[in-house]
Amino acid sequence: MIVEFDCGNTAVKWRTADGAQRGGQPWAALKAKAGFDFSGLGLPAGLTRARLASVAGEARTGALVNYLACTPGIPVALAQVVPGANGVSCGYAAPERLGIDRWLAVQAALALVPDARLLVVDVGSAVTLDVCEPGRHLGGFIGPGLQLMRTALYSGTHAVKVPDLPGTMPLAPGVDTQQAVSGALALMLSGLVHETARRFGPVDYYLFTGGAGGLLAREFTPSRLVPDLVLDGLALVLP
Ligand SMILES: Nc1ncnc2c1ncn2[C@@H]1O[C@H](COP(=O)(O)OP(=O)(O)O)[C@@H](O)[C@H]1O
Ligand SMILES: CC(C)(COP(=O)(O)O)[C@@H](O)C(=O)NCCC(=O)O
Ligand SMILES: [K+]
Repeated sequence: MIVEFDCGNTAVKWRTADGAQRGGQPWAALKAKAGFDFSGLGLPAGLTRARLASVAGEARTGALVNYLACTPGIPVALAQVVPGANGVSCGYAAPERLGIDRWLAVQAALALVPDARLLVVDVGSAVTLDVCEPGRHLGGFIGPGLQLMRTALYSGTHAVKVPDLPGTMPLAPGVDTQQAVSGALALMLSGLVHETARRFGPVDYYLFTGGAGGLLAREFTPSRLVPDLVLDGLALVLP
């Protein structure tokens, strides 16, 4: 049984390749005193190998790879950006600098919605937008995600310290600080997607993924929310 991992800056997400079992934990929840405790991931028995994509940095990625190599004792294949793979060119001048999560989401998106100009939006720790068309990734944008924007206000102001992230788009101007911040964060993300499409479209189809992808998906048509888009790309680059 193959296990697939998407390691972001906030959380580790995993599933078995057949999609039957899945889980995830924030890195913060896996950090024990002496290092990482990956037993908290709740991986099933009977794993034979792993496919892994990580933008979480060498220390965290290396710790997970070591754990997999030692505890279930399985080989781990690490996904990398390979321009031209599956007939898809990479927009970056230095493709190895493009986040592997973005590359995998683009691969999966192009396979899911062929023959269209796509805008792939991943709303995680950061929000990333990637413009692509059949056979071609053109490039994109990176901004702070909801939690990063909230904490920027929290740490940079005296009186704008709110606990919650937006769950929906605002229906009216905010009438307290929490509503005012939540509404703005949602509008900033939505505005970024709209403005990217306006300037760099036309966009035939929007694909959303990431922890807060659901916030935006309903705002754009035609669109689809695909929570596993990064994991879906793994099998395409690491068969
Ligand atoms: N229930 C939620 N409501 C709003 N935003 C959320 C929620 N859960 C997660 N998020 C956002 O999604 C981010 C985590 O999403 P994820 O795609 O797992 O990130 P990463 O891939 O960077 O680890 C959080 O930082 C937060 O901004
Ligand atoms: C932009 C990202 C931090 C997004 O990661 P995430 O929000 O999923 O944790 C990641 O794709 C990354 O580290 N990219 C490398 C820089 C780049 O893509 O240009
Ligand atoms: K992201």
